[in-house]
Amino acid sequence: MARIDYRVAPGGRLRGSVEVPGDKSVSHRVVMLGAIAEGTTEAEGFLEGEDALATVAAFRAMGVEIEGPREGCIRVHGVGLHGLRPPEGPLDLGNSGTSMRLLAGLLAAQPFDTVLTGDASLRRRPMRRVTQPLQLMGARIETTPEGTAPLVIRGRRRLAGIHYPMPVASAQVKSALLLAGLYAEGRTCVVEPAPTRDHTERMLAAFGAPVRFGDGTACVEGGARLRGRRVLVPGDLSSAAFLLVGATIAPGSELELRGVGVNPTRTGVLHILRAMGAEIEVLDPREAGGEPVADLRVRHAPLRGIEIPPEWVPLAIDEFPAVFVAAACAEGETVLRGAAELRVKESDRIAAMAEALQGVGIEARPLPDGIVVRGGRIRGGSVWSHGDHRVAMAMAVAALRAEGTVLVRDCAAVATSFPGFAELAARLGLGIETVVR
Ligand SMILES: O=C(O)C1=C[C@@H](OP(=O)(O)O)[C@@H](O)[C@H](O)C1
Ligand SMILES: C=C(OP(=O)(O)O)C(=O)O
Repeated sequence: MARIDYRVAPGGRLRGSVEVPGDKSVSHRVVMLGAIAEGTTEAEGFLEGEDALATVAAFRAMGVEIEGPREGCIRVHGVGLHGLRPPEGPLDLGNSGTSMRLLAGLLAAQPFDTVLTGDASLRRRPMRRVTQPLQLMGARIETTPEGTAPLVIRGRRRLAGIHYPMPVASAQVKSALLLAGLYAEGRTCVVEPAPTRDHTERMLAAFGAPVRFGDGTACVEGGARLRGRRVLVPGDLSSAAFLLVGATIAPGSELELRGVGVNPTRTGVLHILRAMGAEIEVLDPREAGGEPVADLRVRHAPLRGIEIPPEWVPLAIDEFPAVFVAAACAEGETVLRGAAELRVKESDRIAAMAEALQGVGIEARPLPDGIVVRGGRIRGGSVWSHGDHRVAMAMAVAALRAEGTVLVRDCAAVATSFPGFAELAARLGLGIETVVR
């Protein structure tokens, strides 16, 4: 992979009206459910980022015909619950935790073995959270002694439904078990310690599966058939978050982001930013493909530090790098606790963001399960993203309030979730330049 840095000039403002790329979580699920459905699934607004493309490649390797994606359109020719074919080699899922964890569930009951692997970051991430409950259902999955990938999934197993109270609030674990549950005898129920994104449940229902959810427990019956359909993928609120924060912190900014997903299991970032003083309007709320969507209007506003309520943490889990930048521009201290999950994402996002913020002159004190950020002057400087797309984009928008140039090193992974980020942000007014090393 080419090494890419961002060199971002200090100051500026964000103005304009744009769409952000398609939702990554929904895009993965379009391919997965489309592949095991009967008939064709057609989606618009599909994310052409590396993570979703890794899922596409995995299903192609298992014999599924997939046309596109081209300009956001993708057509998946479903093979039915039992139509996947053994891949010829390991499935390489790159940087994508969602691909690996959901596929572990989906592949646990296939009549063939599979090996799931990924890049160095993905091979460091904990996988027992899915392999252990899947084993309770009857699956056989081997991890490394550390509980990491490569995963060796032994097929030809009969699975039985379980009732599983999840120890961590994870949509990936929940989704893996529901997908395995499609193949299991009886009912599979997953109890959430706190609400997490419910895209799998919504899409299963739209595809005709007998699923029940919405009261803290998600259940699916085994053996149901899925029917392919048309899906409109909303814009990704997790990508929009960088622009929302950028416009909020930079005086003179005013942005409209059209067609962004505002599923209530994802909108923690809106609650947090508004509680800090941000001016974000949710306009023309509507539904697209079973998901709530709206246009977001945001303008510059002064921010104050807050204690982030713990119940908002799973609803904003991917947005914290951006939220920490907002905190760096706020009056006073912002305190986050109850977010130890951030330590096991593409990077340790608590350590990586604390280091990056300190690198530009901000006081940021990591806690075992969170961080304390004191708002202050952003000096500028050279920081390392740790190869994490969200750390890279967060630090790029921080330059809007910096006194000197911000160099963000190692930004190639931005292509996993937000292809074209630098070009779009530049068009809106960020002084960002991509440097290929
Ligand atoms: O289900 C999903 O699509 C996702 C769930 C979240 O992970 P966890 O389930 O590990 O919280 C999130 O961080 C990830 O980006 C996408
Ligand atoms: C955590 C993320 O993704 P994944 O778990 O799919 O790698 C993310 O996109 O922030």
